[in-house]
Amino acid sequence: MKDLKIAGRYYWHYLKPYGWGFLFTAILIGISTACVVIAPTYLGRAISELTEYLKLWSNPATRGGANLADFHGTLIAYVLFYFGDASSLLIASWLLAKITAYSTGTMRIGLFRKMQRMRVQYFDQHSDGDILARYTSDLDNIFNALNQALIDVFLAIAQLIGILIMMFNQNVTLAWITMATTPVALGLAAFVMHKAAAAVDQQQTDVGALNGYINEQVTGQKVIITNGLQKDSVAGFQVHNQTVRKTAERGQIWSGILSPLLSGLSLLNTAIVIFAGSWLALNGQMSTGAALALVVVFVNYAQQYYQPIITLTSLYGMIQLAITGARRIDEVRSQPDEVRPVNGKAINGIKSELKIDDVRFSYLPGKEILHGVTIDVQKGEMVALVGPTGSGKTTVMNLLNRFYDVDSGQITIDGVDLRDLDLTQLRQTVGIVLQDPQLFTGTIADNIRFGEPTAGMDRVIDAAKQANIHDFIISLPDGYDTKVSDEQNIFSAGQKQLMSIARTILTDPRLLILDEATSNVDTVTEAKIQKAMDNVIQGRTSFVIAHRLKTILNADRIVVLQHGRIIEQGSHQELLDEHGFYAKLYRNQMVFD
Ligand SMILES: Nc1ncnc2c1ncn2[C@@H]1O[C@H](COP(=O)(O)OP(=O)(O)OP(=O)(O)O)[C@@H](O)[C@H]1O
Repeated sequence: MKDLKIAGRYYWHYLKPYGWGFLFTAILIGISTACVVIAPTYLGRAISELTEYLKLWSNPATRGGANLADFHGTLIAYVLFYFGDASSLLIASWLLAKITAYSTGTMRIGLFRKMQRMRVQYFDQHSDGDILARYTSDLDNIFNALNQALIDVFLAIAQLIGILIMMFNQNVTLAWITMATTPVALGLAAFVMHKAAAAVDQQQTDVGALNGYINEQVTGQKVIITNGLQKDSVAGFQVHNQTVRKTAERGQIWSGILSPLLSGLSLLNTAIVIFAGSWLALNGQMSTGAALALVVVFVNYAQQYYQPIITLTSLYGMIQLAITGARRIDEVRSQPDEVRPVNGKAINGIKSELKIDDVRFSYLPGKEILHGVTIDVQKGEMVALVGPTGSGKTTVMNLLNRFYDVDSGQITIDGVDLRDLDLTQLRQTVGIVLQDPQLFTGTIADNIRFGEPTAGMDRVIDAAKQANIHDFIISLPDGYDTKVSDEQNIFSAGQKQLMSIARTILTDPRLLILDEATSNVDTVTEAKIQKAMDNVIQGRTSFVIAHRLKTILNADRIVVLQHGRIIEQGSHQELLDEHGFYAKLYRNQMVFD
């Protein structure tokens, strides 16, 4: 019920602008239904006019007065009714197809825009597969329901109203008798639909888990091959596949059971109508001929009466998926946006200092990650963050760029709290080179000028030179025009890292955060990255998250984090002299190098 409310709100939001279109569609469907319901009466009239004509024509005395004009007129009207039915249905389908295409297009762009405004936290807490499924299967389910089910729902409702009007018009007693089994049908439908809804929900969850497994196994294919785990991978897949098969089967059985049940009930209903109609005829409340004619008409209605209900219930699975889809997309829509200060203070680089002051932070309530971290950085200084894995280095970086906000304490630039600064300007001030650099579809040049799409080729080349990647780029047959795409990923981790450094150099940020990624590259590339990093750091205030200590020997300050606390701080030499954690870490690494 809650899902229905959420889905109702969602569809209202996106379908509201098409109110006129829906009204017009409803009118067209009303016309079509009226044509279908009225046309048979014209057929009856045509037959009686033909009989009348034959009667006059067969008698020579009256033959002169026999004419087929009325019969022809009725036949033409009969054909026109069917033409009216077909053409109004055609226009209604065309209208609905247009509304569906436009509204789902708006839903898609709405979802995409929302993703760009959301907090990083959402992306950290949801898998890529789950986020992607909202664009693909959830929106597809909505599209299918709007495209296929909507017109059938409209038609079924109109048909039901049409039949009710005709029945009460013909005979009120028999109309009530025909409707007598409705509560049983509705009760049955409610029960089966409740079971089907639970099964469809479970099916969606299990399909999600199967997709997650496939995603994980495809991404980790190399690890699986090198460990010879192909058989285990298939076995794991079979477990998921089996679960999906079972729940899909249950879902299909419950979804499919209703239609035959209601068809059976419709037969029972017909029998009741025949019995009651005959009783009325035998009890002499009306002439036998009229009563029998009425029974025939109502047998027809009784058979038609359940058709709209059967149609509506057979569309239930599709409608249920569209409700679940709307609920899942609405979940994204209702996520809080990134907090942007109103009238945020302008920022133009760092004039004197950046201060991290007694900062406490937790990703999840009650699980504090940083416990009172304080770091002062003067303009132009290079600070290196070192520490064991999970000590909080990346977390500090996340706070500097306002991916997250501190729980207590503050981070200031020239005395102004980050939360009071204009967010767009802050992001322009901070440049980040991530450990796992991301390239986008386009050319190499497009990727380097990603942060500033209008930058000219001279600036792109200059940035690439500073990042030590120019020679490699021009050695490629298409040089800077070489295409980069997901399917055609021809670059090594080191080359990607260098392109990402070039991208950062081009935007000329005043505060730089480098998440060092020299762990899986060869020594030549490592030296190149080191040189590129030195170039990019030059003249900028910078934070370097260092894994290899020899890359940060000339840092102005080295901050050692452990379990979210600063345990040592100073220059390389000062820390060596302290003979503490850093000195030990350094000696250990030197042995390996
Ligand atoms: N999005 C998140 N939600 C919840 N906890 C998180 C999240 N990101 C990181 N953590 C937790 O915060 C702690 C610090 O993680 P962080 O990534 O800052 O460490 P790190 O020092 O950068 O580690 P590494 O050297 O391995 O990159 C870890 O215990 C980690 O499990």
